[in-house]
Amino acid sequence: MFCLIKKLQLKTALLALFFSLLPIAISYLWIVETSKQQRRDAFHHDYQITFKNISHNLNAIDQQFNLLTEVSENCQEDTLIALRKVHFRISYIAEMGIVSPHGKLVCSSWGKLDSPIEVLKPISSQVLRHFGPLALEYTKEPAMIVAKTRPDGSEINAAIPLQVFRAFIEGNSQSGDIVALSDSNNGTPLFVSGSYSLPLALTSPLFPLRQSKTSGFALFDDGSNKYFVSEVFAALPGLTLIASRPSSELYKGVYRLSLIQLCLYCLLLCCSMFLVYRHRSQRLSQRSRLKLALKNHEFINYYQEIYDTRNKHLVAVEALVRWMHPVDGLRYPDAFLPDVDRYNLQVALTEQVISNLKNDLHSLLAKQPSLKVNINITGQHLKDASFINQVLATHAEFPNLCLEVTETELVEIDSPQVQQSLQRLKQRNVKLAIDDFGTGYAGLQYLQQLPLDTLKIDRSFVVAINTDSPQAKVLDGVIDLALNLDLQIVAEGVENQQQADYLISKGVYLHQGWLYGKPQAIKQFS
Ligand SMILES: Nc1nc2c(ncn2[C@@H]2O[C@H](COP(=O)(O)O[C@H]3[C@@H](O)[C@H](n4cnc5c(=O)[nH]c(N)nc54)O[C@@H]3COP(=O)(O)O)[C@@H](O)[C@H]2O)c(=O)[nH]1
Repeated sequence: MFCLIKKLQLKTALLALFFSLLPIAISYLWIVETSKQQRRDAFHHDYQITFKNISHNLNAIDQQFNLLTEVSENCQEDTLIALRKVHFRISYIAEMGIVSPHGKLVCSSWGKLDSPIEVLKPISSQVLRHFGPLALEYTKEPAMIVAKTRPDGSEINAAIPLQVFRAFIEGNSQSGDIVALSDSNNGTPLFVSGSYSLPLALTSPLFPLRQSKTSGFALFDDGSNKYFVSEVFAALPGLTLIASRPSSELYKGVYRLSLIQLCLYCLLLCCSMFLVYRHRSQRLSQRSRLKLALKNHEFINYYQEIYDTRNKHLVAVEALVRWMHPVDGLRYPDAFLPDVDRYNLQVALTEQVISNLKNDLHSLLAKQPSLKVNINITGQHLKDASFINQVLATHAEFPNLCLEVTETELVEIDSPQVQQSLQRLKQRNVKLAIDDFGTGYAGLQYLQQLPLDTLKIDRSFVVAINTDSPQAKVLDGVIDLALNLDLQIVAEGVENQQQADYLISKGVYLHQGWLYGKPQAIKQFS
């Protein structure tokens, strides 16, 4: 990450980082909130399964009760058969009963009661109601009574063992959950799974619960904060299903999970920032990219040493430009010089090379005070009067500046601008070298017309030394020519001792090449 930021322009990276902090914070909160909502939804889902299950059974009981509205309360055989049919249809009903309008339990699905039992008088209501829990006469099992008043004022009821409700409820709850069947009016639990505790402070009014579904957080009387859901059964409005889960259980692991998601998100963000940056820089035209690189001073100088082999003294260096690309790293001239030429940015580039040189000069001269420095120029530079002014100003400060003009680049030597520039340079005694000599067609013409001091033999001739290549024979001719014209000769691209020995035997003493050192940044140049 650090490397990446270092590579990207620092300003852009910092800005991007700053502006991504806000979305990161928002997304963290969003992730946490979404995860919490998912947990609540899952809890609601479990609750709904239980609720629907009980609702379904209450509806079934209600329907069966409706079938018994016409059945006589005399507990004759037809009444008993009708009661027992319901009993068998709904297998978990422990007992069916009929209560007379005067409040006497007169008939049971088990048989006629010899002496009717005194119970509550049926109230006039068309919906189901409940009583209990109470212990059943025959089985002594705790059961809840579900009852309905018939149009004739008598009541039909069914006893449902609490065990049945336990089976309904416990299938869909987790340990730590509390599920209770409570009285809708006052919250009194009729049946509880888990250790029930009453809600003390509520986010919404809980009782009476008749109207609607309620959910939210509440402080319960066991001191813990719990999420609860409650809903009244439509078929039995006096009964409510309440379920609650402690917040600590409900949101367990949410923050850790969100943190992992956030880290992944940050990683994704960094990758996309990087891709966007890359895409943006690739989208820019090569011209804009080069201009931006010039503006951002992304071009740096490397220096390659030139040695006098007679005394092994360092006499000069050649400044070779490199592009320190913010994403791709170090780029070599071959990768960008063709575009620099195409978009007429040669002069601007060399101005940066000169500016770099001025900054590096102190370190260079510390190594060798009389060091000469060669910089590369093209015909285009010689047509630009303001560039020549800059060269002359630099030369005034540093007289050991030498300009290397490549033979293949100087095509318009006869143009008045080029001639004028050459004249001005000569007057001020600025040294001029012809680079890559022998690679073009105009070598001899340049030798005649240019005020040259140095001829640099191209690497292709040096490579040919000790080979059968025709270049090897041309090399001797080039050396003779230069010596006859009294020019200083520098051999480029000297890579091994055989080449060096051969050149020395021919009177070429100034050598540049990997045998002596590769181009290096100013930091390594000591
Ligand atoms: N107009 C400008 N042209 C420039 C500038 N800086 C460089 N250049 C030209 O780019 C060409 C490639 O340069 P570079 O990749 O830096 O290669 C130079 C040396 O690294 C390489 N060299 C030197 N010694 C050896 C060697 O022993 N073996 C080997 N295989 N390569 C070697 O040669 C290049 C130096 O060439 P020259 O300039 O002809 O002396 C190249 O044409 C540069 O001129 C710039 O600022 N402006």
